[in-house]
Amino acid sequence: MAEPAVTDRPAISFRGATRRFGAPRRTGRSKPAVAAAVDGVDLDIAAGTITGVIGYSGAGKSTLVRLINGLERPDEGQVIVDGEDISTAGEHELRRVRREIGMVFQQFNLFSSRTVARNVEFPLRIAGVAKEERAARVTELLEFVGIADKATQYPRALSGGQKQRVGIARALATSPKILLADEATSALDPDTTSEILALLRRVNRELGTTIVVITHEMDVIREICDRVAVLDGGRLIEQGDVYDVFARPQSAITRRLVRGAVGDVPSDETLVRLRTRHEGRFVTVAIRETEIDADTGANTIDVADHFARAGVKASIVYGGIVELSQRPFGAFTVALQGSDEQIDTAVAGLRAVTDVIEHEKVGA
Ligand SMILES: Nc1ncnc2c1ncn2[C@@H]1O[C@H](COP(=O)(O)OP(=O)(O)OP(=O)(O)O)[C@@H](O)[C@H]1O
Repeated sequence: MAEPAVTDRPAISFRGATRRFGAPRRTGRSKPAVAAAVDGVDLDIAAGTITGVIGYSGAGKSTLVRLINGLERPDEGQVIVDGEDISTAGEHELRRVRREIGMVFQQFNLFSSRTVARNVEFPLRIAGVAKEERAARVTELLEFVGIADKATQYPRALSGGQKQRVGIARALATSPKILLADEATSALDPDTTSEILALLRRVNRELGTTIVVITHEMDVIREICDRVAVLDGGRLIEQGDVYDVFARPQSAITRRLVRGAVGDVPSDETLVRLRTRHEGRFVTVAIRETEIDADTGANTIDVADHFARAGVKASIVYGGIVELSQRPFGAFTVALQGSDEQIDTAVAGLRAVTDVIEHEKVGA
């Protein structure tokens, strides 16, 4: 399949983009007091990346997507897609931009009365591609997404994951530069979700497609995204590399989302329960790839060694480590037994290399 060109120019740029509902558009009058669904968003989405847009329900994610494909236009600011300013583009230019955008939906949106092959062929017909070429392209696409054997089946005979593979094949039919996946895995079970996310990553890696993933699940961001943008109340409250945002969330909302995805720091209720079963001082140690580790190639912190050298007995009571952007990420909580001085020494040593949360002292 042809690879769309990867350039330095952002595939998508939001410049102070605002969309209000019920507001008159660009009248030049003073702004009406209507809450904005998307509010002054500045965001660059680099070509060839997978960017996740995350936020709770009503945060403005769908409106953001609709601004990208021109179904909505900004009331203020600009949205530039593939070099075209959506805020001022005419119908002809909008059609050109939309040809460069594929969409994947939560509910798949397949034609139930058409076979898998016909579903995938549909955008090629609309684009006026000749019959033989269409047939060859459909075969190629179905093989790429791993359902070549389902070509003559109808959607009702497929599982959710297979339906989404058809949805992805259809979205890729005309080789768009950009793929928008709006809650594409929200209707799927965890295993199927992982398979579909792996397929999206392959689309990005092998075809060079810029992918924007809209989700309310931080797990989705963790599994495939390079970059993440956090929306709340229409505002972009945080953006950056996935690892950095997970490791140093700046806002309470992002911290909540991260905690949901990693589950590494015990809640207050969990701590109370843990204390009924374990004695000593509780600390939670963050496991991150530190700069020192990156230099040496080692990517873990020798936590056990810090406790052993200080003569502290450490029992792991809670936590989890996952891989994030191919780097270790997580935290674990230990119940520490030893003198206050020994424990303080061990904690100070660890603090020099990573983040440590000291939960309030008990039993010491
Ligand atoms: N066509 C519309 N008319 C009026 N208000 C709208 C319209 N579309 C969205 N809104 C409002 O804009 C805000 C953002 O909605 P949006 O659907 O973009 O959020 P979301 O993050 O996609 O939410 P969800 O995850 O529930 O789909 C909400 O308060 C919503 O009610």
